Amino acid sequence: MLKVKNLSFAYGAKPVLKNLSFNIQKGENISIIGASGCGKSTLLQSLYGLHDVKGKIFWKEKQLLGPNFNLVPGEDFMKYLTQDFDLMPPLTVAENVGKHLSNAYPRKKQQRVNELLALVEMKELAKTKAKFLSGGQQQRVALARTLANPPEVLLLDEPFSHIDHFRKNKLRRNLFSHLKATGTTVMLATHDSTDALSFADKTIVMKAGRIIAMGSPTELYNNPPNAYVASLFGDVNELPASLFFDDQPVRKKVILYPHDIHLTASGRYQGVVKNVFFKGSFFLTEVEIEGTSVFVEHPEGLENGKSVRLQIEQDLLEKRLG
Ligand SMILES: Nc1ncnc2c1ncn2[C@@H]1O[C@H](COP(=O)(O)OP(=O)(O)OP(=O)(O)O)[C@@H](O)[C@H]1O
Repeated sequence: MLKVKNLSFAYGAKPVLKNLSFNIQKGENISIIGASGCGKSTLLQSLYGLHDVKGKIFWKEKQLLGPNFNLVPGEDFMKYLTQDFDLMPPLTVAENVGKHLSNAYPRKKQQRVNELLALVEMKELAKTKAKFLSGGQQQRVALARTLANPPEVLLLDEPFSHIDHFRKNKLRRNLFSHLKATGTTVMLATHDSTDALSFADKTIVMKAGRIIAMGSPTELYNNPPNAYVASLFGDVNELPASLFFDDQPVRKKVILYPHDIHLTASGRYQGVVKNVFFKGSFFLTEVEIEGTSVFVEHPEGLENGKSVRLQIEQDLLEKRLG
């Protein structure tokens, strides 16, 4: 188990991690989400031992210590994939991936390199020098190299940030099922809600150096504690409760996703279409009700200025009342 207790860290006088505590079970996939600058990368770096932190970090029974205690940061059982890929430009893709593998059994080494290149779909470029690769290709090679000697704990900082959408979806399905099958504990800092929703066992939500929520993706998505958390998963409405409840003040809010709201002829709330954005499988439709913009998913593109009626389930309104 990875245990983090009262972890704090400051860059000089600037506090960046503020008293974080959490436990992670072996083999869990944890995503860390939060606005840019909230401290996700600094948390991964601290776990890897790159900072001298306040507080304690344990993996199983072993306390993990920072650079004041370890001349060479990092632990054998842990790998950290940073946002710089750190490949050797004159070496080929295969040489980069196999760089830290033993040369004692060349055939075994070759086999392992092939396996990893297949996982990240880079077999065709095995003999290409790293200096000729695109950003996304470099990122896939760096990912494969990180897995060459399988770590017990894998820290990934935005591992798919340079990879196109089509390839990214397949790559993360392959990668995360490989990591589950090998029982690897994963902590992944990400801005991509799919990493958190579809692949994480738990999600840690950070804001300004603190953990403000932690839970399963379904818990957090269905019961977001506030609009900040909900907004990390996609578009969200934070609406004055007074729009829906006679006895609630304006300062109270209701959090609703656009798909929670339906445009139907018998809807309870009257509004006017202000803007329509095509999203592929639906139209994100901005409707104004009593001077407030509400974003709604609708299957058809409506004209601006059209009068519409909105329907929202009463139970949901009560559940999402902040
Ligand atoms: N080497 C550094 N020296 C001083 N301040 C730093 C350093 N690295 C990061 N910071 C600051 O620490 C804070 C947290 O940065 P960090 O990179 O951990 O955030 P993040 O959540 O990973 O951001 P992003 O999502 O943009 O990658 C930011 O305010 C950043 O400006």
